[in-house]
Amino acid sequence: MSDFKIIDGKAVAASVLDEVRAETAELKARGVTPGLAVVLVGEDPASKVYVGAKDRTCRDLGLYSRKITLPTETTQEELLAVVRELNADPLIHGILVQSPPPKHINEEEIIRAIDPRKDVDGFHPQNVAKLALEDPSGFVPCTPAGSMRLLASAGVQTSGAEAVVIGRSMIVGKPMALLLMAKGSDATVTVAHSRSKDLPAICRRADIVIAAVGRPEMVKADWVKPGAVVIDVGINRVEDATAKNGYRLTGDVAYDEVAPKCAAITPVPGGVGPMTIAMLMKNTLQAARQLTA
Ligand SMILES: NC(=O)C1=CN([C@@H]2O[C@H](COP(=O)(O)OP(=O)(O)OC[C@H]3O[C@@H](n4cnc5c(N)ncnc54)[C@H](OP(=O)(O)O)[C@@H]3O)[C@@H](O)[C@H]2O)C=CC1
Ligand SMILES: Nc1nc(=O)c2c([nH]1)NC[C@@H]1CN(c3ccc(C(=O)N[C@@H](CCC(=O)O)C(=O)O)cc3)C=[N+]21
Repeated sequence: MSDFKIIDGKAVAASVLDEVRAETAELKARGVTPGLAVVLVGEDPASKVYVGAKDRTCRDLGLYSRKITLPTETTQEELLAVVRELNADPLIHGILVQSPPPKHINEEEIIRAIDPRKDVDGFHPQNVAKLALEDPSGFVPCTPAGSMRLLASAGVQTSGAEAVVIGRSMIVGKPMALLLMAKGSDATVTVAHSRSKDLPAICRRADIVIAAVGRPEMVKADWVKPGAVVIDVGINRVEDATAKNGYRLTGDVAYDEVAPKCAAITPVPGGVGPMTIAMLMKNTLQAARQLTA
């Protein structure tokens, strides 16, 4: 089997952004410009790339964007004060504090301080609860939401499918599992993690594999059932002296050997990454709509 389909995340993200553009125009006609604030604490180079991309995409679509860059030594109290200001700011409908913050910051407390109605990451406990309860008024975390959209775009049947999610983080793995098992998606979901026994065997059962681990090229060809669909969430920077920045991006899946066995697979880059940003824009519009209804 080597007639696999490459799921083009850039193209699907572009069509999501077309929807956002149209919805933004409608909101603006009602006098509402959706506004997103992205807060970055510290100097992490990868975070700078993502935050820059979010800011650019907002501007491109006609959203109001405020990028707030704070020094590494910013205190917990100072960051809380910034969040509270954004909570109270009527121009801002969505707030995102880039993860991970510097080590001295208590991220959980910061997330809880964000007004849940503006929590476009979907990390606040109130939104986590709404996801578990399948209450659509909550915000669904962008990466899993984007991954579901990629499955739909590729015509993948989730109902009754065996799905294996590798990773149980609050950002990706756990919400991904909730989305796949939700009514309407109806997959049978297994969640694997670092304590799972015989991961290759667990993985081989899967009709749908979601890899969200953070280990470059961990998922090998003999882990994957022929004809499975593979969503590679991993974004890993690996050293590569021949690459222009001295590194290249790779996923959690050994793409070259796995792809020929698959029915469909997402590449890295150009797969889930662009969808994360597109779904963030969607969530910002949802916030603007709900706050101004
Ligand atoms: N495309 C995008 O937009 C995004 C991509 N990412 C990428 O996705 C990946 C995962 O991110 P994130 O969920 O935040 O990472 P975390 O480090 O928070 O979670 C990783 C998960 O993988 C599990 N794990 C680690 N090692 C193994 C192993 N050897 N076998 C099985 N499971 C293992 C961990 O298990 P345990 O719980 O036991 O520790 C944990 O549940 C990263 O590469 C990240 O860069 C993340 C966010 C967005
Ligand atoms: N509060 C918070 N919310 C997040 O949503 C969040 C976060 N913190 N911290 C980090 C992760 C990671 N993340 C990505 C976004 C876009 C790409 C993306 O666009 N990737 C491109 C490549 C970009 C590049 O060249 O580096 C691609 O895969 O094609 C990747 C990863 C959002 N995250």
